[in-house]
Amino acid sequence: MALSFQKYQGLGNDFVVIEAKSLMDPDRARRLCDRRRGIGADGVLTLLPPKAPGAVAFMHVYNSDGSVAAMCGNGVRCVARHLADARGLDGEIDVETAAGLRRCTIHRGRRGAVESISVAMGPARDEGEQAFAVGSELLRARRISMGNPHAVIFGDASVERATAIGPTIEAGVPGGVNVGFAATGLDGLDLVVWERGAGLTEACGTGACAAAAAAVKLGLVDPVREVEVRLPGGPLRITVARDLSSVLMRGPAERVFTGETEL
Ligand SMILES: N[C@H](CCC[C@H](N)C(=O)O)C(=O)O
Repeated sequence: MALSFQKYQGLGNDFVVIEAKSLMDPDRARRLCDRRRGIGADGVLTLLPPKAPGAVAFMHVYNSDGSVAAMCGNGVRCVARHLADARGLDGEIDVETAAGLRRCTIHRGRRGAVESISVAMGPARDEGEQAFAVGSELLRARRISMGNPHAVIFGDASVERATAIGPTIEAGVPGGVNVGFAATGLDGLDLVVWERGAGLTEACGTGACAAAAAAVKLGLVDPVREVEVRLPGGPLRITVARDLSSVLMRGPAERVFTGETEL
């Protein structure tokens, strides 16, 4: 049966967005995400009818390996953009997720074009320090939950290090974990994320929030002031409350194409 979809991306973290009444199986999600035999994406976002009052839709998240995530930061910006484009919504849009309701705000320029989207990402839950033995190294990570699990390691924010170490740490946590490699830089953070269920991505919204929250917790950046988190795909602007009780993320989300598939 033909499936209509929209392809969206936020800083190169890309998704197949589908509106449906029921969920596809993980095998189909994997096929859709295959970059040679399918559409190609880091994940599939299925918009289902919401349960929460005031929510416009429920966002279900499949990673490209078919695993399920409770939350996706770049994904929720893409969903808000899709809802604004497809249903003519504007201003504030509440998207329901398995991690709770996420209020999205559409920011338009003078000519009315969408310039960026802000998302109230809820609290960052500090889960303390966790040490990982990788080869001869003992790596200290800060465990932060944004509704999905993150391990943030400060030091070398390089693709090489994320690729070399990320898979071992992801596999070392029951249920998996997203692994952020962060470095404090001029007026912000540099970050590369090895994502649970997707591997190395161009950007990770919840990862940027987790890294900024860990940096505030560890006193590496000032709270309350907006922090630029620079990812390989581009920057996200993150604001973390002093007690981590609220995290605001702002960044772009663009539609790439619309299509139909028999996959
Ligand atoms: N891989 C993540 C889900 C996608 C998160 C990421 N794409 C974002 O923008 O937050 C997980 O399994 O928790």
